[in-house]
Amino acid sequence: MQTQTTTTTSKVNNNNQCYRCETVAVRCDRESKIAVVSLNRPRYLNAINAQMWREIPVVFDALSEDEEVNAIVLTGEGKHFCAGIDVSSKESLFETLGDVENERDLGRRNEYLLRHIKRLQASVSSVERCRKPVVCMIKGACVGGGLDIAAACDIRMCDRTAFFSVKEVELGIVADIGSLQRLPSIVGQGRATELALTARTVKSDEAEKIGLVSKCYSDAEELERACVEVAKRMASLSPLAIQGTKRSLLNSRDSESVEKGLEYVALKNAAQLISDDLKESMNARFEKRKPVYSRL
Ligand SMILES: CC/C=C\C=C\CC(=O)SCCNC(=O)CCNC(=O)[C@H](O)C(C)(C)COP(=O)(O)OP(=O)(O)OC[C@H]1O[C@@H](n2cnc3c(N)ncnc32)[C@H](O)[C@@H]1OP(=O)(O)O
Repeated sequence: MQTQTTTTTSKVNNNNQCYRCETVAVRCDRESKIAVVSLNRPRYLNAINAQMWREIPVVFDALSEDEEVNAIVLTGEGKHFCAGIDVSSKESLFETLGDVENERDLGRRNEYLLRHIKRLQASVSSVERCRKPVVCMIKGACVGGGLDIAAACDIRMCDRTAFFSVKEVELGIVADIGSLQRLPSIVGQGRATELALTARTVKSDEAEKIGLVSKCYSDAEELERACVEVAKRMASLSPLAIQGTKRSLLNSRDSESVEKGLEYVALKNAAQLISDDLKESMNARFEKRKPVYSRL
């Protein structure tokens, strides 16, 4: 079912498509008990628009409860995994960042933004919260919000075309939907700091070397084969043991610290997300020039 403001999935069963959404496609292999979830806006390199933010948690919450699915492969339709938030226009960007214009005073704007950021965080966290293990299959761009999503998966694998960037500082904002909280336990605090403060691009071979992905494959076919194989292997094991292992690993990672970190950055961005720096970075992007920021 598709609507503009709310999203539900309806379970269908044609061509192995098991849930129907506009921006996220889901195919299920009932025999091997795996689902392949694809971010599905290839025309925009799977950039995340408002509809996709809403549909991601609907799909992952549904798969979390689906007794016929034991493991999930998450990928992007086309050549790229995900080019981050939709920056195709200022309107789409502000739709994602939250339209505070209707709020009458600063307090209400900030409170609105806080709730809005938490909704976006919850969308990404639905991947991590899902009771089934998720393998992220990455080709091409995995930047900004795309890397946030990849970091919320349990296992990441890529092919040689993949590249990664914690891009948010280039947009003049603090990454606030999970990269800063999840990457340190994946690549280490030092590397996460360097990547987040520079927004530099990491190519696939380096991604493998620093542990951002478990393995880099030579092409898309090999990558797909490997991801499906890993998902099938996990799907064939005890669902109870797999679910318990996933939760225990996340619990031992930091128990509450991702939650606390997300709370902190949501408060921080509710106060400073809408800034001249963000406007300037967007203006510069559309005017094809370097941004000029005023002093702190
Ligand atoms: C509260 C805040 C919550 C979340 C915040 C998240 C922050 C971020 O996600 S920051 C990152 C934002 N994303 C970007 O800055 C990436 C922009 N894109 C690129 O840099 C490049 O497209 C590329 C990923 C390096 C790939 O380059 P290339 O292979 O040369 O493709 P293009 O010709 O550039 O793109 C093809 C087509 O896709 C459109 N597109 C690309 N990225 C986006 C995007 N993020 N949003 C919307 N549309 C995108 C691009 O404009 C092209 O469209 P045309 O109409 O054909 O021009």
